[in-house]
Amino acid sequence: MIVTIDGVAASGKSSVASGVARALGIPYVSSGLLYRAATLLGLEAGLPLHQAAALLAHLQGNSLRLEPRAEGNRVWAGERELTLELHSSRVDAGVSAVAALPEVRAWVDAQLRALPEPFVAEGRDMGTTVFPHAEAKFYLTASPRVRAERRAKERPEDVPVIEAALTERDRLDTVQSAPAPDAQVIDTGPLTLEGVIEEVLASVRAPLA
Ligand SMILES: Nc1ncnc2c1ncn2[C@@H]1O[C@H](COP(=O)(O)OP(=O)(O)OP(=O)(O)O)[C@@H](O)[C@H]1O
Ligand SMILES: Nc1ccn([C@@H]2O[C@H](COP(=O)(O)O)[C@@H](O)[C@H]2O)c(=O)n1
Repeated sequence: MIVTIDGVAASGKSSVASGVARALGIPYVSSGLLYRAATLLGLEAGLPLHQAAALLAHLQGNSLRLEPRAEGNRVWAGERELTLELHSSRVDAGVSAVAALPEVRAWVDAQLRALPEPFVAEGRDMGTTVFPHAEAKFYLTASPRVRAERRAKERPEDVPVIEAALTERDRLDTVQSAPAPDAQVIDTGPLTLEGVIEEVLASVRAPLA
């Protein structure tokens, strides 16, 4: 079984995916972490982020690997763990350029499709491109202000600065961020995190009842 959870930046995808995965007793898979790790390694190596061939060779040379777990995904470059370095504002600012490269997208998609089922996959194009045959699909939204207020609890920047960065990332990610036609769209704005998780679980479990 594959459940996909897509949505705009900071809409709650990874928190919801983790909660749903824990309730179902399966891992979740954060596709965004692979794009973030590719960006971090590219920045550290001083590579121009639009040069796909050099970036891909660097990723492969560093044995980049995602470890999916229900409590939180981890990302490794060989023996070095990158996980805690992937949510900086610097990575946020560069990641959409890396994610726009078709060669990098194909590399990420291949990593994801090689993972053993079952899992919950979260990102932008999980329900459309990567796992179009998923059993259940969801798409999370919320206003930019609500998302920025939530994210401000995790970042040093002020709400307006965070809101501007989120809105810009949404714009740059537009191409790969359309909801699947068969996805259930959830506006998380008026809901608690637990409320969103319950709504997803109710839909996932309905066909099994
Ligand atoms: N329904 C909700 N109510 C309140 N807070 C929420 C809700 N959903 C998520 N949050 C909080 O919003 C923040 C962003 O959530 P999360 O990191 O899961 O989003 P994301 O979509 O995975 O982000 P990104 O796209 O940047 O990876 C977190 O602090 C999370 O706890
Ligand atoms: N399926 C995906 C997932 C992510 N991206 C790109 O990665 C960035 C970071 O993702 P988060 O989920 O951690 O926000 C995101 O802004 C996209 O540029 C993607 O293209 N496709």
